[in-house]
Amino acid sequence: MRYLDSRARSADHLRAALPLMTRQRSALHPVSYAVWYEHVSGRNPTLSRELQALTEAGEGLDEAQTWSLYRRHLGELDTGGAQKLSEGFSRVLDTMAASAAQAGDQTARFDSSLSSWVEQLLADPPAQTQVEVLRELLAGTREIRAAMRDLQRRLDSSQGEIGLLREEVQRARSEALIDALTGLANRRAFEQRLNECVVGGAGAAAGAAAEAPCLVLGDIDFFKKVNDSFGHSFGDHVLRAVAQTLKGVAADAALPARVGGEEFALLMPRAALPDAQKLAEAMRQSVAASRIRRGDRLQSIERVTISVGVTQLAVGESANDFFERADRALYASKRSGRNCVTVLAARAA
Ligand SMILES: Nc1nc2c(ncn2[C@@H]2O[C@H](COP(=O)(O)OP(=O)(O)OP(=O)(O)O)[C@@H](O)[C@H]2O)c(=O)[nH]1
Repeated sequence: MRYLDSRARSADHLRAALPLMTRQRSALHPVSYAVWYEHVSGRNPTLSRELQALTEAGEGLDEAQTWSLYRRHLGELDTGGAQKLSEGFSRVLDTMAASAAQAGDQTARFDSSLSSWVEQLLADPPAQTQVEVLRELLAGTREIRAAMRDLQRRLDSSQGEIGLLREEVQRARSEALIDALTGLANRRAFEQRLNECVVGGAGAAAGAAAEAPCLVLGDIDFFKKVNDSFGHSFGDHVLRAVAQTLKGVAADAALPARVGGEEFALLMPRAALPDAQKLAEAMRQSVAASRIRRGDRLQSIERVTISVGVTQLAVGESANDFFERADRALYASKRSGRNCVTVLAARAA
């Protein structure tokens, strides 16, 4: 087990890591946490040196760099381990919140006891011989009460800080399933959903009219040319625009996901193959009809098109075989000249 830090120390690392991650615009997910945690813990100087070199130019640490650091320096910690680390952070936050709340309650109780003692003394003056002692006691009490108010203020602000950290961890959890560039489900979320669909649809009847999970895969045509001609950031803009189009086409019928660089999927949990083909055709046409503008220029670029493959889950088939057939259908569309849809039924595969 690699992470044996005490809760107090983990909390310190967490406090140090999150603001750095936010400043470097790092995606908040378990792998990214693991890299930054390792860095702030100071136990991996080689990783820290590389990370500092990468972020020196102020460009932030992108996803590919994060994964590369993770693979090369933390390879033995699998994503399950990283997930546990992120869950551990959550537990640390819970403990910190509970301790701060308890300390706050105790402080408030002691403060109110002091107040009532002072009031009693003032209401019922003691014998002359004790007056000097009591004056000193009262002066000391005032100091203690001021210190307690200060402590209470600091506890309140720690509670606020803990609340913010907790929100960040929550956000990290949901971002682990969302593609940062397009806002669609990412490959991980897609694979989870695909496996659920395959398990749920395992007993589905075969045949074109029967309903079973269907998969539509689309890949932007000649995307390298878009990047080469107009730059990588315009390429990103195109990916976001295609993702928006897919969201509109999918509506409630399918889960839209980004499953690769310029590869997208629409996963239909239950559909007849001809209906999936219709959705695929709608997706192809919508992308081909869209016009993507460059910055403030009014002219649109060459139109963007996608090649599409469609298939339906066969009885007893694995998620892997299902996905691979959709991929074969997609590449048949590429071979047929692109900007078209190919349907590959399980029987014909
Ligand atoms: N801008 C941008 N480009 C990306 C991203 N991910 C992958 N790419 C680029 O996508 C391009 C894919 O190129 P290829 O696989 O050669 O395919 P293609 O040019 O689309 O050609 P066909 O698929 O055969 O039609 C490569 O240039 C990658 O660098 C990304 O997140 N942003």
